[in-house]
Amino acid sequence: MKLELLPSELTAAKPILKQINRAGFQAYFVGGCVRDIILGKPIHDVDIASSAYPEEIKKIFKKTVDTGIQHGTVMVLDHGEGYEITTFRTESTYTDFRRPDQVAFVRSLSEDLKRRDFTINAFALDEDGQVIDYFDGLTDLANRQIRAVGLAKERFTEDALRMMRALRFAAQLDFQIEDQTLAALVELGPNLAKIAVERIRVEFEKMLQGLAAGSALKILVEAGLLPYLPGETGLMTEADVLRVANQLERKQPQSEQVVWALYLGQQGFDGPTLQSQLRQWKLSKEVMQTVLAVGPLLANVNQIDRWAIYEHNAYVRTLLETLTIMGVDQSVTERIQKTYDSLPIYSMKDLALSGGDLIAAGLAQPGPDLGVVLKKMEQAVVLGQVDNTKEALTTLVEEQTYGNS
Ligand SMILES: Nc1ccn([C@@H]2O[C@H](COP(=O)(O)OP(=O)(O)OP(=O)(O)O)[C@@H](O)[C@H]2O)c(=O)n1
Repeated sequence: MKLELLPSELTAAKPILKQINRAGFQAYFVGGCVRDIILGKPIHDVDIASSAYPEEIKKIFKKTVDTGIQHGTVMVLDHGEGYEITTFRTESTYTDFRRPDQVAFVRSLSEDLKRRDFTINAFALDEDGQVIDYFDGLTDLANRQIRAVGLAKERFTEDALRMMRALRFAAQLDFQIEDQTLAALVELGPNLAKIAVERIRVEFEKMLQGLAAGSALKILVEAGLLPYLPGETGLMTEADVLRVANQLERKQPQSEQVVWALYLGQQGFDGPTLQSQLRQWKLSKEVMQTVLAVGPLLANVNQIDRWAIYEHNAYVRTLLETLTIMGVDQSVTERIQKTYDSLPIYSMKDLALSGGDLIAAGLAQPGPDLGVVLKKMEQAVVLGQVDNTKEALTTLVEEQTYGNS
């Protein structure tokens, strides 16, 4: 297969390949970028592989940076862009199920491609746009399937994370997982427990955000992988996960907040349990805060009253999107949206009478009492018991002070 039209990122990088070729070495675009170009998808990063050793690359180009020289990667700087060039290599000995123990540089492209995870990730593209496809990746793309290069068991034993990658690509591309590859995944699933949580999370999250997230999640459950995911074993039941899978089936990709709210937030865990689950997945502070805020509401839709909407108004978008995917009645989401739109204030700072005003008017003293007065004003305004004006709030506080004395 020859690609006539290359995206601008690759056209810009072609002179790099040419220069390496002119110096007497081979150089190709490899990895995800070739897969994505063939699929007509936007590419994230340009990976180049070469028969030249790192020292040889450094002799060819004026400006280079040793970004990962022990793994054979050198960055070449060209017209303000950085291009990572990695020497062809084999990663024969793996000890910890994730990191290649030894990297052996080789001069042969096929040696480099055959150590890669899936056929659709094992293409090379030369400077003329010719696709090199030693493992029938094009047929697998046409058949919409994820198939390991060579023996799936070997690929997954070398690197257990590849099992999560298989599910992630299946979800993103809406592909099936080929039978032998799936069988290896079922057999070697327990090795996932040895993989760093962060790496699993990255793949799992991309999977949940994929177009076919629902189907991939079902495969994960059917393959028996659930016990080997981060989080406390047994807390998330297969039924919980399958519910999420059904909700996500055939939905457009969602934000990371929404997928985690769906996955962990709606399960009805109490606060500390939810927090512990989120921590075990090592989620970002932002995602944790969002899921902790919306989770209890998702788990009990009847709790979502005017005050709850006010208190969580920073998260209302995620709340509404998640409820929609959960399939709650449209009248519920409409009511939340209407209530949110009609809120007179969105934080205490929006009150027409500030703490400073209260002190200046002699209506409160600095200290804890001031907080109590402000809270009362906030509640009265949010619940529509008083207008958010200086006059109305002054009257309210005066009445309360008078009533209390
Ligand atoms: N565990 C892994 C990770 C990566 N690779 C190889 O390294 C390439 C680059 O990996 P990476 O950048 O992680 O993923 P991409 O396939 O590029 O996909 P994406 O950019 O969508 O993450 C892959 O295509 C694959 O050939 C592999 O064989 N095994």
